[in-house]
Amino acid sequence: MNQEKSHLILIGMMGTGKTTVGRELSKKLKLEWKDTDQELEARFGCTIAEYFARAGEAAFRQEETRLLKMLLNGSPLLLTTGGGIVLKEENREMMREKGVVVQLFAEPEEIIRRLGRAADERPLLQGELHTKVYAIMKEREGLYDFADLTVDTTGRSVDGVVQEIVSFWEKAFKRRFHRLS
Ligand SMILES: Nc1ncnc2c1ncn2[C@@H]1O[C@H](COP(=O)(O)OP(=O)(O)O)[C@@H](O)[C@H]1O
Ligand SMILES: O=C(O)C1=C[C@@H](OP(=O)(O)O)[C@@H](O)[C@H](O)C1
Ligand SMILES: [Mg+2]
Repeated sequence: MNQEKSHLILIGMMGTGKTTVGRELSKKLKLEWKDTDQELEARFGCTIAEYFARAGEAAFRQEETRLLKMLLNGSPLLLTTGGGIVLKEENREMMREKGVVVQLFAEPEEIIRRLGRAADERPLLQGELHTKVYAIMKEREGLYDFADLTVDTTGRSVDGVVQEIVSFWEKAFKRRFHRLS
């Protein structure tokens, strides 16, 4: 493994559990946790939904890329991202180069069930949730597939997903350690 790959990065469609898994994972790993949406909300001084309404998606994507670049050039992180971060080739390249990337996946019906209550917080899911989830998943087909590991979270507990990622990260770490020693 490349020495530069110092971050553990979670990507995946909205509702696959990146933020929730990240919070639990950070308790098990000796890595500082940051979530791009939480960082952006602190910078914007408002929620992601309010920022979309005020400045639009293009401005949000610009800020998201700027933040990603800054975070990946800093000290090692557990980084959970917003689902649309893979839309830009530039972002995908940066993540591939600078981190071990884990994709969380869930079947669309499970995402719809999970996001039923929280869809309001996601500006791209306004309107008919079912139609939007299927359309966005189709638009993004293949864009998450550069990940080093994909975890299907459908029907699984948060703890189970966390455990699988811990094992994978520890193995990746051991391989790197052996290569350096
Ligand atoms: N493995 C899981 N099983 C059931 N519900 C989950 C799981 N992971 C996350 N959730 C729930 O799904 C919703 C969305 O999770 P969240 O972490 O915000 O996803 P993301 O950051 O990928 O959009 C939350 O209500 C969360 O509690
Ligand atoms: O998929 C997307 O385009 C988005 C996902 C959201 O994050 P989560 O994936 O954490 O829900 C948030 O960044 C924004 O609403 C846009
Ligand atoms: Mg999130």
